[in-house]
Amino acid sequence: MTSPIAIAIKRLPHGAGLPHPAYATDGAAGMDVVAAEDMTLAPGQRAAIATGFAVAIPAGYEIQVRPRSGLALKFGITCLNSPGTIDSDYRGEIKVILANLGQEPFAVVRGERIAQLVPAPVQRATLDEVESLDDTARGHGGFGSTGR
Ligand SMILES: O=c1ccn([C@H]2C[C@H](O)[C@@H](COP(=O)(O)OP(=O)(O)OP(=O)(O)O)O2)c(=O)[nH]1
Repeated sequence: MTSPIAIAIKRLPHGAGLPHPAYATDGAAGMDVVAAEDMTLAPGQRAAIATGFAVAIPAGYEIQVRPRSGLALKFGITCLNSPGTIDSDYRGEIKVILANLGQEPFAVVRGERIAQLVPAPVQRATLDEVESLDDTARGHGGFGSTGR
């Protein structure tokens, strides 16, 4: 495991008193993040859930917002845009876009863990336009071309 990067965090007024995102175990890849508001999601409903904080990620890094597997399996709750991308130049409140893919209403409760945040290095690219691309065995095959 590489040494942790330092990310500045600013608590917003409606997030006062809530715990910062934190690793649940020594080996956890993601910091669990808690909701800063109550909201009930009907089946099929989606919403951007407040977290009550903002961050300044060092240049060259992002934070990925990922679902929690327990909520996904037990209740059908996922991050609709998974993995959500937090850009290093974003200074607004982090929000978690939850969707209820389950059959029952799901109550998001302030202070409960709703997702996890995974910091990651960013690899940028340049696009260099060419007349033709190099040949490969796959060619244009895709979308199930190798079988089910
Ligand atoms: O799950 C998410 C995804 C994004 N964001 C914030 C941080 C991110 O830096 C910003 C923009 O996200 P993204 O680039 O995914 O959104 P967009 O639809 O392309 O909007 P924009 O035009 O604002 O970039 O929104 C969140 O708080 N939670």
